[in-house]
Amino acid sequence: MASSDEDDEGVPTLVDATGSYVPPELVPAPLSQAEPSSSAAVPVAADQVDAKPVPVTILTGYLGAGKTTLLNYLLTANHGYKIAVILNEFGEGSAVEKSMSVGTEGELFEEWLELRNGCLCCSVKDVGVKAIENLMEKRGRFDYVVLETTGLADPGPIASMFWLDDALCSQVKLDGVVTVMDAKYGLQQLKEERPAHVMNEAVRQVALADRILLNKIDLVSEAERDELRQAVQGINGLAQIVETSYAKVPMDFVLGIQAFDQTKAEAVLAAQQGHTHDDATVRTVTFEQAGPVDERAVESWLEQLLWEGMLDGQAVAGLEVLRAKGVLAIHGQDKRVIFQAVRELYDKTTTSEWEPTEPRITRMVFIGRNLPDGMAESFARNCLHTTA
Ligand SMILES: Nc1nc2c(ncn2[C@@H]2O[C@H](COP(=O)(O)OP(=O)(O)OP(=O)(O)O)[C@@H](O)[C@H]2O)c(=O)[nH]1
Repeated sequence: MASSDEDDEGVPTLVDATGSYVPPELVPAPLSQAEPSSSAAVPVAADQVDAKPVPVTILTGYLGAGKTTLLNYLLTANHGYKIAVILNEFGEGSAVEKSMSVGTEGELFEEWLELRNGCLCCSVKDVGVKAIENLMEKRGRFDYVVLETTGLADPGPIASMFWLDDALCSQVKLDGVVTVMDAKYGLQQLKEERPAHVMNEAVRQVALADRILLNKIDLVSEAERDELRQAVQGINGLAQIVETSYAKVPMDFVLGIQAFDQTKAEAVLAAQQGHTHDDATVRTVTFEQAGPVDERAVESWLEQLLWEGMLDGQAVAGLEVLRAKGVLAIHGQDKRVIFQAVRELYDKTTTSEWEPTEPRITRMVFIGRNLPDGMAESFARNCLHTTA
């Protein structure tokens, strides 16, 4: 979870629908910020003292979109980073699999391959936080971990899991969700019909992404490319998009993106255009509200929406929020409060101060299925601070 250098800033509060609330006082200070111990009795390993959590990128994408191509590129490009790529199962005949020698390294890692540049590729059954921490205990720390969610149509639960653990001061933290799309078949995949109440996997992967690669751009015309780009932006108005051939992408587009860093979220939100797409079941809804809002009212409005699928006390059929971000201008608070949500889990963090003359504006972005009309009006009715 994001935390800043100032003492009173960046204290994370985590809540989820099951009531698993992590009070700030129970969130231990990161190792790098811990008070030096007055007693020299307990020696601390040098690499533990400054250990910042290792960023974990969740990589997703439809079958054949180019995930393995991207992984091979990341593992072998001349970048000087130590990257661990973790596959939770091997796709049959994948390039990584073909290039992989079988090793015996503990029970969790059925197969692994250490590359000459220090990068590592391995397969685990359990892709949880503990598995990655165990891997680092055995093989040393990494600069980045990339987790390929092969076979998992829905990257949401795994993203939530890493995000939650982040608040508990784990050795790893969620960096962002990267989705690779096939530029040739992407549009078709987004439009594939599913039975009622089943979300199309390709749409879900786009909705949850922080960064999207429109890969195989060499195979499509400009018109096809533009059509796909528009469809993708219609679903997710927050993600940054890049067009690639053979997944050749600048490293910093996919690694170390800090999508869950609240101060970065602020910049992304500031760049948002207010727009609503009405033509898709999964869409992005963005709105702004001038004037301070009441914190408790916002929480209860959000909880109704995220946890109960309700707006103004009314159930909304099929409502599912996949991702949300916002900057809140809270009444009585001199600093911006940033909130983020991945499905029903949400987090609020106090960040930078509002300038004295700056208008206090709340900005909200929701990506989800069956988001109702009237969210902005409902938010204003329920959350705006009134003196009465
Ligand atoms: N023309 C073209 N082919 C590509 C590009 N990127 C990948 N491919 C090819 O597309 C095929 C699928 O790529 P992979 O990287 O294996 O895709 P994947 O997403 O890992 O596939 P699964 O493991 O089946 O989910 C391979 O034959 C790649 O060589 C590209 O930009 N252009």
